[in-house]
Amino acid sequence: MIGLSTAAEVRAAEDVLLARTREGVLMQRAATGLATVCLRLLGRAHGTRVTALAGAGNNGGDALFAGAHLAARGARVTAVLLDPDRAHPAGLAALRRAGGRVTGPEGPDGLDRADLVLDGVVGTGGRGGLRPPAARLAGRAAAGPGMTVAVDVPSGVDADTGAVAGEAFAALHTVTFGAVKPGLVVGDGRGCAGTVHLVDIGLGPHLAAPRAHQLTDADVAAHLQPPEPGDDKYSRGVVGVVAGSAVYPGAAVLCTGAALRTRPGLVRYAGTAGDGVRAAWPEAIVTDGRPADAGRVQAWVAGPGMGTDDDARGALAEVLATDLPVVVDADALTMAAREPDLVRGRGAPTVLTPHDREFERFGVPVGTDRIGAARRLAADLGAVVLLKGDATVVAGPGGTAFVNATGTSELATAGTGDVLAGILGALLATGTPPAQTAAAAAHLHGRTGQLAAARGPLVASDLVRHLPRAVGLVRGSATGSLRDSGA
Ligand SMILES: NC(=O)C1=CN([C@@H]2O[C@H](COP(=O)(O)OP(=O)(O)OC[C@H]3O[C@@H](n4cnc5c(N)ncnc54)[C@H](O)[C@@H]3O)[C@@H](O)[C@H]2O)[C@@H](O)CC1
Ligand SMILES: [K+]
Repeated sequence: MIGLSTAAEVRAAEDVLLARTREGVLMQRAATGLATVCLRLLGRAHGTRVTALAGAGNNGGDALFAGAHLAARGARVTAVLLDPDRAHPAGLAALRRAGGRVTGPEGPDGLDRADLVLDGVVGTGGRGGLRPPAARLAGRAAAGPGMTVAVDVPSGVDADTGAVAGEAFAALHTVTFGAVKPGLVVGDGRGCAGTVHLVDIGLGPHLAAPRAHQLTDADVAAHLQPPEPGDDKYSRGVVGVVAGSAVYPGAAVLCTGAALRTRPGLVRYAGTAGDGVRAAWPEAIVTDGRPADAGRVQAWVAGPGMGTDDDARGALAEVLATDLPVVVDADALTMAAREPDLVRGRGAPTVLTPHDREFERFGVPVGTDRIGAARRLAADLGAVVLLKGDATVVAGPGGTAFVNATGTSELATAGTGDVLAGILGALLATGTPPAQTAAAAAHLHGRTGQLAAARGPLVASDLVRHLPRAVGLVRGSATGSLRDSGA
């Protein structure tokens, strides 16, 4: 698991360490790590042109010291000081000693010929979007030929939420210190950060236990264990699906198929799309009656394509009245938003899976702090909230959160949510903790999307077909044949 630490958590750990180390040691660790990553990305230093944008705080200090390292190895470094009178004195002196050139915000910045642009305008001390001179330089950097590398956080991005209020630096890479900040992997910040590289500056033992995480393949593999010799179809977790309708059987077919393909134990289907499900998945046990007629299950998935009429409402109320985990998706979210007490009173885990518009039906728009929004709704309803998006966020009612690191924009197509609901039901039926289980489902769904998209545009049923291979790849997470998107 990759811990995500807020700016305040990082600062608190830094304060402890600063008191125990010689002055400047931490910044040297950060700047050396930054220069090392830059050298690796550039392939060589000698003869390259580097522009370092340096603000007045410690973030600018990091950029100046890293610029000095690169200059000492033969790079032609120009430091652009946003606020020349307040530039980090030791960093500036080091850069000058190493032969770097220095200019002001309006000076010859070299951005139109740079091989590398370092963004050290502002880091965790930043507030709001970039101010005019920095915004103009960030725009020139984005339009220029240089590889853009953000120092700690892309300037203009809120390190905790990923919110961008105005202009921000668009980085191809971000070299971050001590811990990955949530704003690098969620919201608009994710798009500004590019590939995230973590540099260890020794904060680990002093960091508070993070309340937000990213799962890795290895973490998710624990949710996808193969059956053991003593297992039978019941012991692997029986999933119940309440989805689809006679007119729209597709959602039921996708959801049932995804559950079967994730963990092929037993899937029971109850609803009015039984004929379609029977035709597509002879492995499923189908009833045309109520959920109670389906037989025993260990978790329910309710919602995809089921409609919102009285019968649908009755079926939803029936599964929510059980003491089993329930996934509330799609039409079930619409009904739960009308009657949140159906969810609030539950003792067993409930996982809600809204996208932004469905989320808004619960009364508050998502806004720019996606982790915060998911946490608030989760606490209000006493449920797990899986907020779908470019980087899906999962929050538990106690505040624990996960940000998904897998996926592809090819997943933005009809029916992929029905597949996620089926995956989630299959994983929840094993009784693992619901928030992490929901995060594992999002991770697997994203991996499956990446696998399917490798062949070109995908449709939701491609995901169902690719699920067994994705499960296999995540289980044997040493294969490394899938690329991470995000950190
Ligand atoms: N505290 C430490 O020991 C360490 C700090 N490190 C670096 O220090 C950074 C934090 O440094 P600081 O607390 O000095 O703060 P920053 O350097 O992040 O920002 C402070 C400066 O940015 C300006 N600023 C704020 N918002 C702005 C905006 N929207 N547009 C333009 N300028 C803006 C402020 O006026 C101030 O001059 C980290 O991100 C990291 O890069 C690292 O060197 C590791 C060690
Ligand atoms: K920065």
